[in-house]
Amino acid sequence: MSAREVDVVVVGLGPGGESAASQLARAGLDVLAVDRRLVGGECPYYGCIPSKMMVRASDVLAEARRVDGLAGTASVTPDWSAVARRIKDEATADWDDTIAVERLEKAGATVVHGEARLVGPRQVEVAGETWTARKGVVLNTGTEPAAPPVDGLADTPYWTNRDAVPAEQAPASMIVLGVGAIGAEMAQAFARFGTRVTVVELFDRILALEEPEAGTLMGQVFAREGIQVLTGTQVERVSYDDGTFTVEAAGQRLTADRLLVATGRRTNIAAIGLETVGLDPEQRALDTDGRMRVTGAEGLWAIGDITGKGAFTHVSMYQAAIAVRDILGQDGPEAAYHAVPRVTFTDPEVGSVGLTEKQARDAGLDVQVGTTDLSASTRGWIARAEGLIKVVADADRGVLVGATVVGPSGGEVLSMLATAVHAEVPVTTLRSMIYAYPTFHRAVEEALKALG
Ligand SMILES: Cc1cc2nc3c(=O)[nH]c(=O)nc-3n(C[C@H](O)[C@H](O)[C@H](O)COP(=O)(O)OP(=O)(O)OC[C@H]3O[C@@H](n4cnc5c(N)ncnc54)[C@H](O)[C@@H]3O)c2cc1C
Ligand SMILES: NC(=O)c1ccc[n+]([C@@H]2O[C@H](COP(=O)([O-])OP(=O)(O)OC[C@H]3O[C@@H](n4cnc5c(N)ncnc54)[C@H](O)[C@@H]3O)[C@@H](O)[C@H]2O)c1
Repeated sequence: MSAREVDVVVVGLGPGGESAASQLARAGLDVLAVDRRLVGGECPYYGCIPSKMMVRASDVLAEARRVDGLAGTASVTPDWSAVARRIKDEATADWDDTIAVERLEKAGATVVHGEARLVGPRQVEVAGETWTARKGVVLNTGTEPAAPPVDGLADTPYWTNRDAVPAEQAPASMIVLGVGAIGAEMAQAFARFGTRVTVVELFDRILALEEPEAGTLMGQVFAREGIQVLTGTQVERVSYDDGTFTVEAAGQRLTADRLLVATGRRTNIAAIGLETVGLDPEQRALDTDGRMRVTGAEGLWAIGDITGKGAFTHVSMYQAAIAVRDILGQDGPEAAYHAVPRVTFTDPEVGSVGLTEKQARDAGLDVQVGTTDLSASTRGWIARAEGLIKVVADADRGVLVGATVVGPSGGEVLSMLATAVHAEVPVTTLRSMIYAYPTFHRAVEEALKALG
């Protein structure tokens, strides 16, 4: 075993790790960048990008089906092979990371494919070699799909996002277990391509992390689109026989050709050698300070899903920029998470930022909320759109601490509310703005008027 030295080792090349390795190498540092799978991580190959290609295609179908009654008639024949082809050719290059590797090498980094492990402070072992990192190690090892401990489930060929994304056909029927962001986006996309979908959620509504109004509305939308929605439902047993899954839940026996498990993720930190740098390998997420340094270890930064600050690509990239600045000795604002935006790309989209009403109340704030029905706005009525805007204010400080937009392009409408929460714009200032007529975002003014 030989020993080699670089300035920085980046372990795991999700969106944040890839970006950090590239920025550090371009700044002239000697960087070793390691991934055991594909450079770029979950987002481009099995996550954000291919799933949004599914969503985009299914939205086009839904829009075509809206021609009737608004613009004449249209007949639509869904064909999943167009989606599968786009994902294979355009999104993932057939799950090949050659271009990403070359991009990183061109930036000046050394790229190694292999399982990396910490073997001591500033020391990483990969592919039989030990590397010493003069400045330190950046961890960005991300997450894997997590399956619940349901009787029989592990013995079945259930799908996770990693199987659904490369699917060449839309199955005739599918049960989706867990309706967070992954379950909701995929359930609606497949259903719009003709798959008979049943969703089973443990919590008493879908999109449980969002405002109750958002989950309730999306449950109604799903039901209207023909998706069977079972909430507050505990799955007792799963079996698979002759191409059919059987899910036993709350006295019912559900059957389908496919079972998609979308019940959350687990972090990849148990086996990366945390104990060799004095950290507990059993922890679920790594505690980091405002500069992304891991608490309790020298020369160690963590970014992305493993920090537990929001499992989103934009959080991973945001943290990467902060870690890079710190490693390069540059000044800049520390990490702050009071205005993390998140968008579930269902139709209507569910965009939110900051605290929900419950989180704000639990935090002991003097809470005011304002809600408005988007379909009652001029643009909503014209578009025959449904949705809502809800704002959550801290009355003591006179600022918004959270907001939710459900509606067409809800994630885009959210942007002004994300600015308001991030910059703590006084509610009085937001109320004195001019909102263009007739836009969806004009409904923000109504939600602000309703604050009380
Ligand atoms: C279906 C789906 C849809 C999503 N849609 C969105 C979306 O629309 N918007 C959004 O913001 N987020 C979305 N996400 C979440 C997003 O994909 C992640 O938050 C994002 O990938 C950031 O993750 P990360 O940077 O922590 O690392 P990851 O992307 O998880 O990558 C971690 C990398 O580390 C590597 N690795 C792990 N252990 C080791 C080791 N020991 N040695 C070497 N390499 C290792 C892995 O191979 C992997 O490549 C989605 C996720 C899924 C599953
Ligand atoms: N648009 C986006 O930004 C986007 C899209 C997809 C995923 N993601 C990220 O990926 C992460 C993982 O997504 P996810 O949807 O897998 O997780 P999630 O944590 O968002 O949702 C999991 C859901 O499964 C439910 N559940 C758990 N155990 C269950 C059981 N035994 N039976 C039925 N339901 C059960 C939970 O109550 C929860 O509603 C998210 O945290 C999100 O940040 C983001």
